[in-house]
Amino acid sequence: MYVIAHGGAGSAIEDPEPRQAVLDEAVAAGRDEQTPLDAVVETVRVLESSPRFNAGVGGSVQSDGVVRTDAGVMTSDRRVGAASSMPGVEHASEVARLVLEETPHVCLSGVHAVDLADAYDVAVDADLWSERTREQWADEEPPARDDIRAQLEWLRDDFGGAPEGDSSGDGTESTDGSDAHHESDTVGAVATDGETVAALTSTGGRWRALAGRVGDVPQVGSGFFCTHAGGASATGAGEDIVRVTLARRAVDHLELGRDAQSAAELAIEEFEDITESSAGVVVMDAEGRAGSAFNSDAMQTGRHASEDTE
Ligand SMILES: NC(=O)C[C@H](N)C(=O)O
Repeated sequence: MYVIAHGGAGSAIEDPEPRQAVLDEAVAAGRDEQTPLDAVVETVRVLESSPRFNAGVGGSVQSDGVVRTDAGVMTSDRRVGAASSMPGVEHASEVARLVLEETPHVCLSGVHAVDLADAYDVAVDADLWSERTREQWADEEPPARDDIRAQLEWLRDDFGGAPEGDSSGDGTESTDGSDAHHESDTVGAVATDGETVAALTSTGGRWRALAGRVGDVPQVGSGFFCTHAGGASATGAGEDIVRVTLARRAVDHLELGRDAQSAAELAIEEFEDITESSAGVVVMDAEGRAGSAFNSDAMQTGRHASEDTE
C-alpha cells in the first residue's frame, strides 16, 4: 500500500519534528491496511487523535465555544461519503466512511451525522478540547451565543484570507510547535494499492468561525477528490478552496497526463491566481507516485510512495 498524508498548510513552525513523527506513524499505520479506504481512514485516525493537529482532538473552536468536526472521503470508483458539524466526534473520518458505505447519500450533517455515528458504534462523546485550545479560547471574548450579528462583527475580519494560524497578528506560537490559532493543521491522506485509490480529509475547520460553518473539507471536489487516475487532499482557507474546487483540479491534471508533482503545483498556481489566498494539496496517482505543493509558509507531509515525482 502506498500512502501520502499531510498535516495542513499554514505557518512555518519552530519545532516540526514531533508533528513529523506523528505523520510518519500515521502513514505506517495506513500502510498495513488491506484496502486504500481502510488505509486512509487508519492514517487519518492517528492524526485525529493527536492534539497537535486541527482534526478530532484539538480541533478549532467555533464562535459559540463548541468544537465541531468535518471529514470527506472518496474512492476511485466514485463512491463518496462526508459528514460535517459534529460536536463530540473525534473520528470524523469514520463517520465519512459510514456515509459512504452504509447510506445511499453522500453527506450528512450535525446531530444527524452524530446519530449515524452512534448507531454504528463510533464514539460520539469525546472531549475534543486540548490544553492548547482551552488556553486560546480563554483569551477570546466572544459575544453572546444568541447574538449572531454581534458574533459576525467579532469574527468577520478573520476570514476572507488564509488560515495562516496567527489571525490575531500577535505572532505567537504554542509550545508544541503548532500555530497559535490552531486552524491550519487540517489533516488528510491519499492511498493506493496499485489498483484502486482513496482520498480523505478531516478537520476542525477554522478558529472562531460562525457556529455551524462548514468549509471545503466535507465538500467533494474541494477538500478531497479521487478517480481511477489518483486522488488529492487539500488544506488551507476553505472558503477559497471551494471557489476553485482545488482537489478536483489537481486530479483533473493527473487525468490529463501530468505527474503527481506537477498536478499539485499547477493546481496551487491556479488557486493562487484566482483567489490570492493560500492552500496546499497532496496528490497520489494510481501507481503510488506522490506529489505535493503549497503556497503557504509550510506544509508537513508523511509518505510511503512508489516514487516521489518532486
Ligand atoms: N486548515 C484548513 O485546512 C482548514 C480547512 N480547509 C477549513 O477551511 O475548514
